[in-house]
Amino acid sequence: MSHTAPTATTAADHAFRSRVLIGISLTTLLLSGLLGVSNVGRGAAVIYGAVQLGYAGLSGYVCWAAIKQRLPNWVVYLYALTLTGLVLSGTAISSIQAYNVVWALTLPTINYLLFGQRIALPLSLFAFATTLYTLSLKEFTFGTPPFNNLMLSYLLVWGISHSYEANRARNEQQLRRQALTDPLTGIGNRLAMQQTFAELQRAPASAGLALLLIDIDWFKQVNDSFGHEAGDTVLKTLSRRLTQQEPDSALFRIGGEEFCLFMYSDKPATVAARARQLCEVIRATPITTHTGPIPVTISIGVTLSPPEPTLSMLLRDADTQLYVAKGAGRDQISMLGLVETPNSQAAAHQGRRRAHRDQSVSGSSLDATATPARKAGTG
Ligand SMILES: Nc1nc2c(ncn2[C@@H]2O[C@H](COP(=O)(O)OP(=O)(O)OP(=O)(O)O)[C@@H](O)[C@H]2O)c(=O)[nH]1
Repeated sequence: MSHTAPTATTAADHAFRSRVLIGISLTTLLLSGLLGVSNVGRGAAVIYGAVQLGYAGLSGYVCWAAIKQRLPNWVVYLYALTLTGLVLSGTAISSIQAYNVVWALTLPTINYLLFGQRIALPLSLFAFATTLYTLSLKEFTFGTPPFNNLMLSYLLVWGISHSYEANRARNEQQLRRQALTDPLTGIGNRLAMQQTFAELQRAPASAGLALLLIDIDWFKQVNDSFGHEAGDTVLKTLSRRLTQQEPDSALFRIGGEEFCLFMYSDKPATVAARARQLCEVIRATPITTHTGPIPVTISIGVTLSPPEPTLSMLLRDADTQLYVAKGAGRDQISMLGLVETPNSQAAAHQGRRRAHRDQSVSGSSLDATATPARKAGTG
């Protein structure tokens, strides 16, 4: 598991490019194959025809490997660069009247579809410059109408491809953000949590993960007593405070008043201490709303990730612990499998006493028991 929460953009973008690649490679397989057979069959440009047949073979491999999702990145670059080479060499070896150079017009579009702006821009510039150079060798002089028309149409196709891809990428980012964000609090939603977890599992560097299920206590009463708008303010402020308190963790709102926090640690005592701290931070300051300050507490169910976790397994375990914390009186954490050391108990005890003089610590073990941070019935 990695320490930072990754975004899901990379995987989605990769899937999009893969689908595009399958379509393009299938097309170049057919066209290159047809042209190769024709050139070899007519005996007109046998070597070039053989190269085209070779490119049809490469296209077939790329298509197959993309479908099987076993395509190394370098093969995609090889495929695009070979196409550029094929187009340019076709222009170089044939008579200018054959107009092989018009194939160069396809290159910017293919580059942008396959690679996006960052890579397609230099590739298209390279194709543009080398096409100009190849034409100059054939005395296709600058300023003549055919030269101007060709170059201007290349620039037009390039400009359109760039603009289209830039807007497509922006749109995709915006839609992705909307799909993954909880509109009320601005933090990630359940889908974002699922995608983050999937990315974490794919990440090679691994560290421990603790999953905290955080639920506001007696939230229905907040709504009933202070109104839905005040309830919304509580949700927003609470998510902001949790994020501020745990800036390196990933927080998601996964239900009405339920949040999930990915804490990147596998040390039970650390996780428990930080979870308790969250309870204390939320309890310490009532949330300001238009109806006045509202005291709020939270209950937290904590689970530490086993070696091969699934998200549903972690959520189920954390939910069981949350249930324990709620049942034990709320405003506390519950975590399976943690036996607290005398030191951590003492520290926790002192912390609670500072915040609430009337508090007492119960339980020498967190083994399926809750550690109250405050007496029941608060909020
Ligand atoms: N204001 C507001 N309320 C919401 C939103 N989503 C869910 N709720 C409310 O959250 C409340 C959840 O109440 P319950 O599930 O009964 O839980 P609770 O009152 O917090 O009780 P415990 O969890 O047992 O402590 C319901 O009243 C929902 O209407 C929201 O987006 N805004």
